[in-house]
Amino acid sequence: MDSTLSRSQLDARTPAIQVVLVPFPAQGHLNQMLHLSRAISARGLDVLYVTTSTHIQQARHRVQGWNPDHFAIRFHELPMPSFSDPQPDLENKDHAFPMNLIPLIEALEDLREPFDRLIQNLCFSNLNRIVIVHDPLLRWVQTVAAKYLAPAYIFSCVNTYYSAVKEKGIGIPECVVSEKRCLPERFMTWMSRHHRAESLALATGYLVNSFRGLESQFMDELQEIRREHYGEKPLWAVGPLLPQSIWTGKKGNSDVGSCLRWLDGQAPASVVYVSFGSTCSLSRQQIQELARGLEASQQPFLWVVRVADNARFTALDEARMDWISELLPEGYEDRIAERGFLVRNWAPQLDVLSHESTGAFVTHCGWNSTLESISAGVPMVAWPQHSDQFANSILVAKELKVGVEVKKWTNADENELVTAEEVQKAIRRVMAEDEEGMEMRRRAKELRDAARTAVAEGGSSWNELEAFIHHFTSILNERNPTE
Ligand SMILES: O=c1ccn([C@@H]2O[C@H](COP(=O)(O)OP(=O)(O)O[C@H]3O[C@H](CO)[C@@H](O)[C@H](O)[C@H]3O)[C@@H](O)[C@H]2O)c(=O)[nH]1
Repeated sequence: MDSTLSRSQLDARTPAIQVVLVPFPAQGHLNQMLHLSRAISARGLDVLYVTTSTHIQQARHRVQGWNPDHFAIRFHELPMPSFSDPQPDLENKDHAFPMNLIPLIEALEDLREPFDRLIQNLCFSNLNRIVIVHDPLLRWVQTVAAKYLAPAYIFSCVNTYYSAVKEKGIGIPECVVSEKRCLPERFMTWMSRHHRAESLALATGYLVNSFRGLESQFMDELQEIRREHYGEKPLWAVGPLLPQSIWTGKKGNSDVGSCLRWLDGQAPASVVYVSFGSTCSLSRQQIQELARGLEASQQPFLWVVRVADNARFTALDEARMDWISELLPEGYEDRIAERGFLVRNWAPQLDVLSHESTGAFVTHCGWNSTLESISAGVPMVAWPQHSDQFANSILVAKELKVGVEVKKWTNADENELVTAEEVQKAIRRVMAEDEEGMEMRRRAKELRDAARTAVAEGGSSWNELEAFIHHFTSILNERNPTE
């Protein structure tokens, strides 16, 4: 078949292609894969988002800025594997890493059989015109894809800076002492059993939720490293995968909660937003230091005080909400009532970041939060907890210069607290009207504009998504659809 024909010409002559997306079942990954589903489905392709019913519900429930029902995205439920579901360790004694999610992670291979049956059926109904996009942590998806000769692409939910540093095998600069904290041994053992390298080798190509204007140099480096190890494969940067509301500031589909109304009453760029994503629970002592630091900063603040998700998303019951209140210093809520706003469950983060009153973000530097803050043009106080977050904080503060680190981790003990004074100092720096503060804000706006341009029609990420679609369309069209 002539692969130089346009996509619409080819599609008119052949059965529809089914794009199957398989996320890793944790918020920071479910979310990105759902945004990718939207981007692909907006190009007129049939999309099937596949994970357990609990995780589908949660991803749909938490999505901000658009409605999955308005897109041609179908959802396929896999049976929930059986595993113990401990609550997060609220005292966070040994690791910031969400150890409570490990039983789910270890049970994920049980999804392989039902997934295999699904792909077998789809191959039959779509005449093998199936393409699979999956999280690199789900190695078994590659095995199933290989069995049915489906092109399978890895979609990485972390940035290329972190991947390049990791795959070069040199550890994370300046955070090497914290490696233990980044990824605990039990998780590393699981990773090595699941042959991440083999997965990269088998993949048809790689997608990353980032954009050239942000980390082009690291994308080239990563491609070079992978070329050496796994041969020539394309890498497309298709991000930031976010709804338009992040740039327009128009409210997404989150109900206009009271925290947004509170933000409406604050001065432009005056509020410090504080959130540690979905997988971190700070210790009691750490919460108290943070509370004092925010109070001492004299800045208005909006703080999401919550416990981390557990695997089935049942951690936020009333008892735990009360527990949070007990954590705060005596009389705290009365003292800060004029200036501070506490959210106890889940904030509409995209709306908060794109609100004109938000001036800075104290963040754990999960890749979603980092990319969302960059896209909204909000400078950061980088306060990493585990995994890629230490690398991301270096990217933010040293490479991109759109934030400051809350403290130096190089010589810090693994469980060392960030003091109230360190919190206060970092906030002062990022909000300051001095040369450093103004330069950070200028860079943040510059990157926000670059992000917006990248995803607009004709921008680098727009074009790379087109190139990705063309890649698998050509592979499938070159095959005899009846073979
Ligand atoms: O009150 C809240 C809290 C979080 N979020 C959203 O939840 C997501 C959180 O994602 P992220 O910032 O990446 O943090 P984690 O949930 O901790 O993400 C995990 O997954 C990421 C992607 O692999 C990694 O970069 C992180 O290190 C890992 O902890 C973001 O989209 C936020 O907008 C809200 O909307 N409201």
